[in-house]
Amino acid sequence: MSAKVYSHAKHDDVANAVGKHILKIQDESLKSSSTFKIALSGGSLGKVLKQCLIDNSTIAPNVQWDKWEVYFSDERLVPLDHPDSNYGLFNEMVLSNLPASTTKPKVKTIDESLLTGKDGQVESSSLLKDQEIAKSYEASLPENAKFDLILLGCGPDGHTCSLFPEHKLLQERNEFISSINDSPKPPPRRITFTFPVLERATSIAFVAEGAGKAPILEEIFTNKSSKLPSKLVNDLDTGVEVLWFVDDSAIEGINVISSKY
Ligand SMILES: O=C(O)[C@H](O)[C@@H](O)[C@H](O)[C@H](O)COP(=O)(O)O
Repeated sequence: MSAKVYSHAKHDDVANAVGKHILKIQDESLKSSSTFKIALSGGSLGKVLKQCLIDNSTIAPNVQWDKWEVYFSDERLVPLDHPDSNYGLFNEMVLSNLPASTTKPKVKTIDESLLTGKDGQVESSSLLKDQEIAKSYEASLPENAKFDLILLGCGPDGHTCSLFPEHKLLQERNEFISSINDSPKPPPRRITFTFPVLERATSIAFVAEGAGKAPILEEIFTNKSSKLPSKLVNDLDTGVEVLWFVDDSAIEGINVISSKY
């Protein structure tokens, strides 16, 4: 299945399109299930989510928060209130801005208690500890690790989740959640979805904006033999729908067919 690209000139229109897609998948999922299972990434996605799910007066009232189960496609192994935490970002941008009367979604975070030693201090990197955190997160995943929607970012090196170019985790087939302690992007200790989770999803949507993304998007969309992690997601042939929500500057000069959402 080939990836579809939706491009808009303005950031507001990109955020609006992302919001419309989230609602579409939410509504479709809730026809056959009592919960909507969504996974989020960090980075600039936090701002987009605030804009579409909180500030957008057409979309916000239609979000069925009480039926959402929120996971993170990757998470940094830091306390949940640390500035590097992807949960922390979602909490700051979205959860803390929900009206008090709203039933909060179920949010699956890393087990923070596994991060700290007996003295309550965050322990320095320990492979076994990180694997334990990954195992515990894996145990909290939906049945068969099946997500309705996974929202991803694409780093300037083509990484997505915490799956980095040429890293051995790209080949991981036995774990749904793996730990990584040599992330080239700080912080080094993280956990991440692996390809088996991405393959099982109903829909995957990348959000990538700004001229800074153009060189890597050019490689992803025009170099058929590229093995960049984001390109490998585009190449998935398991029936998962892969969409890209971009602004015009991110695909300027690139030979890729795009439309408005
Ligand atoms: O935890 C992380 O490192 C992020 O989840 C990461 O995978 C992010 O999605 C990309 O780096 C794109 O980030 P931007 O959207 O900020 O460019």
